[in-house]
Amino acid sequence: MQAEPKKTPAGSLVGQEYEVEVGPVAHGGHCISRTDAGQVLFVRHALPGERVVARVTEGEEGARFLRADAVEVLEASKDRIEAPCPYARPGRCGGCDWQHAKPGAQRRLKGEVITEQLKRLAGLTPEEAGWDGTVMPAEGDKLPAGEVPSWRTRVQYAVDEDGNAGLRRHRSHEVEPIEHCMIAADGISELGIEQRDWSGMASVEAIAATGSQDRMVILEPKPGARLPLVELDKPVSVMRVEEHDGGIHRVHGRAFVRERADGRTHRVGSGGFWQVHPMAADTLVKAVMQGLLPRKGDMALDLYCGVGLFAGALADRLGDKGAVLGIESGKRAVEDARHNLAAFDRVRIEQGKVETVLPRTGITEVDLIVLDPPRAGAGKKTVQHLSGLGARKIAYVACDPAALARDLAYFREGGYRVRTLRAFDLFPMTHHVECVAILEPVAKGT
Ligand SMILES: C[S@@+](CC[C@H](N)C(=O)[O-])C[C@H]1O[C@@H](n2cnc3c(N)ncnc32)[C@H](O)[C@@H]1O
Repeated sequence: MQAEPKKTPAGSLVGQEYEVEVGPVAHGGHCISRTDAGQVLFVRHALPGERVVARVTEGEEGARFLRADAVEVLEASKDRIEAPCPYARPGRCGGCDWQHAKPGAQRRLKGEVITEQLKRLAGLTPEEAGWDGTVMPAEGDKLPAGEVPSWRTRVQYAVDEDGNAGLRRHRSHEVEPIEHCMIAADGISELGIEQRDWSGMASVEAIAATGSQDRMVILEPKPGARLPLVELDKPVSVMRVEEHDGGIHRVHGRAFVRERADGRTHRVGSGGFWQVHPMAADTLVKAVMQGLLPRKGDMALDLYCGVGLFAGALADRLGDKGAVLGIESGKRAVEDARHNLAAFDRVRIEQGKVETVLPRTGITEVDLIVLDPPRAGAGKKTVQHLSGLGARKIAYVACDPAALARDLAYFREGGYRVRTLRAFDLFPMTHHVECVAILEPVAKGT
């Protein structure tokens, strides 16, 4: 079927519909398909093996890639369910990618993406990466199809012209007003953000800490707008994003939330990184420590350390003679890390970028390294530097399997091989997935 295109700019194919076979999943929450003319279609709201009507949402004649939504399913996959969330539909909320897939199928799709990235960018099979190919659900998330885990402890709402809080549409600045986000944690839903009038605000971020009752909202007023009187259904701290410097300043209550993980409490100031799934921090600490097997007296690095999650976990296990150096670029996060780890004499936190601070420390030898970089990964230069420090084991925590696979290839050039890889579904319903790779030096002569 090749319907008439809607009125759009010349050459645009937006609105054009194609009846297509849906091919494999790709990185980014869509599946791959092709038009008869050979153009590649990235189709959202589809599943591999289906036959669908795909309507183009982005792209023009002659482009190699087009983006599209499956607007009609002609032959459904056995993995398909009716998306439980009414906003997870073509053209609506862009937050969840896989609401229409059974939970087990979502994890399989994520596993296929990891497999593909490992093969393409690192030349590794799952066996060579020491991975059993599974993506594990977080504790408590194994729910029947149709039930949605409420896991998001941080939600960034956009605000529409009428003051309604909502979420952004896929690859758009447009706001989809919502009455309730199904994946939001109960601590967020209880605030009733979606039921309030947020006129004058550009965005409202809500945070519900894990292991404490701390709640925070961060308001970003539109230029010249005044802050509303914030009366929510539960006590919250209120922060404001300043128009002139983008800094986040306290309006009311504490300027941080307290997050519990690995038996310790972590102060996390506004703007500082903390894992979003309530089980994520504990799950990752456990996977990293099981992989590294720290010994008393080890010298360890925690790179991209945030507020000190892994540095604290390492310090706890290395004893009086061990030492940890954490490096983090965020100023506020460094203050929090120093506060959180004040009880450990032999932990030092340096502020700055890993790529500049680490070479300046003059460190030439360590026993263990944890690195947990942002989505872009660590990159060649940093990996080369780390490969020269003689670490017995390296734990690489990654939220982007493509950046991870690329960096694993650099590590191989530096003499390290992946010993084990584990994958966790810490972002159910979305395409995101978290991996922990444990690397060891390649034994001489192999
Ligand atoms: C994925 S978070 C990990 C934080 C911490 N490991 C945790 O689990 O809570 C990545 C952190 O790296 C920091 N960051 C980003 N780029 C950096 C760089 N080039 N050097 C040092 N830190 C960086 C961010 O501010 C953020 O805190």
